[in-house]
Amino acid sequence: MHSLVLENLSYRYDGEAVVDSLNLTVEQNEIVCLLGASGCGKTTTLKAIAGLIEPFQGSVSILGKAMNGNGTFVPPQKRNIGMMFQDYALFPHLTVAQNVAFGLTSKSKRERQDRVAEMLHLVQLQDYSDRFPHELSGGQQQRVAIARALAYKPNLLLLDEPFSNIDAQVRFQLINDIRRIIKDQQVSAIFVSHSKEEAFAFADRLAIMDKGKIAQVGEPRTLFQRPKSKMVAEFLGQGIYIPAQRVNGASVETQFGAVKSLVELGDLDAKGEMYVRPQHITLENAELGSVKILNQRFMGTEYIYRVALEGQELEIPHPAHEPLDLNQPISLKIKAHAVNFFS
Ligand SMILES: Nc1ncnc2c1ncn2[C@@H]1O[C@H](COP(=O)(O)OP(=O)(O)OP(=O)(O)O)[C@@H](O)[C@H]1O
Repeated sequence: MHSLVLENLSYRYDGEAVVDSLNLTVEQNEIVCLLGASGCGKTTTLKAIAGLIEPFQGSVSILGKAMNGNGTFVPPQKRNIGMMFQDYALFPHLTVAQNVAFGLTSKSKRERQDRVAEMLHLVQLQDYSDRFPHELSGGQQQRVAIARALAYKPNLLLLDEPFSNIDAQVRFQLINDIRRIIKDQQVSAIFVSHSKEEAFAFADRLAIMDKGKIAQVGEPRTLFQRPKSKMVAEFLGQGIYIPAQRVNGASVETQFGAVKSLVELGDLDAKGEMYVRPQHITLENAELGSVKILNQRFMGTEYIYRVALEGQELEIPHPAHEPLDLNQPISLKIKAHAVNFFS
């Protein structure tokens, strides 16, 4: 049975569709990230799943049970959903242990104490149970929030930008920790983010959203290697478009020579363009080179060269121990990679 199914989900604000016939399935024990630019409808989708708003059209089902439609609407407190938001929303006047115990009202005192101890052990805060939220770091507060959200064994966990207030240096450690905790508890989760780096590190699958719809769903590597649209390719990382001709299923011809593709290019139109990312480009001094370098930046282990190509600009990293001679012509090569070709 699926953990969550969204079918034709639609929601409007002031007559304008902000979630538009959206379909998505989350499997049990799976973490799916709704990833997209600001305003594309991620939080609104999350609110519809939680039951904080009623969909204008379409349905939400959790573990096979319809949450709305045919005159029914299951309220948020009856959906058995855990929630975690960017501002932690811990109760400031309650201790860590009291915060974690908050949703466990139906349990006996002994059961509550045991579950709180278990959860604090899981998030490695067993020595902090009597502290108040203001006596904790941001990462510790977020671990209390996850312990509280998981304490009553929800069917589904919703996380809205939970890492955006966390210092960049500890963010990825916390992402790893919380992913481990969610997997350990065998809970399904929907995670909302606009950061692809966070999504890559945290989620099993990504659902890329654009203007209220899902543009593409898949594992991070698949989306990166086989984006179905330019929007998805561009969202997943900086690059430039270069005119290209498909020679066969395994290579394209460009003004910079033939480029081998590590993924099958399929039955596409012969002429089109390829989206090339900086890490697939190498620059070198060569007699017939014609690449224009706009500026360079020394970064310690590498130089970043800003180049102008086909009316676009791109920053390309290059090893610092073999700097280019900018007074000599410079040429560009494209390495074999999973080519993103668009007809
Ligand atoms: N209460 C509201 N009234 C009117 N419009 C709203 C309301 N809440 C959100 N919107 C609009 O709906 C659209 C989608 O908002 P939503 O918060 O779902 O986007 P998001 O993808 O989560 O964005 P962000 O990453 O910035 O949080 C936006 O254009 C937003 O301005």
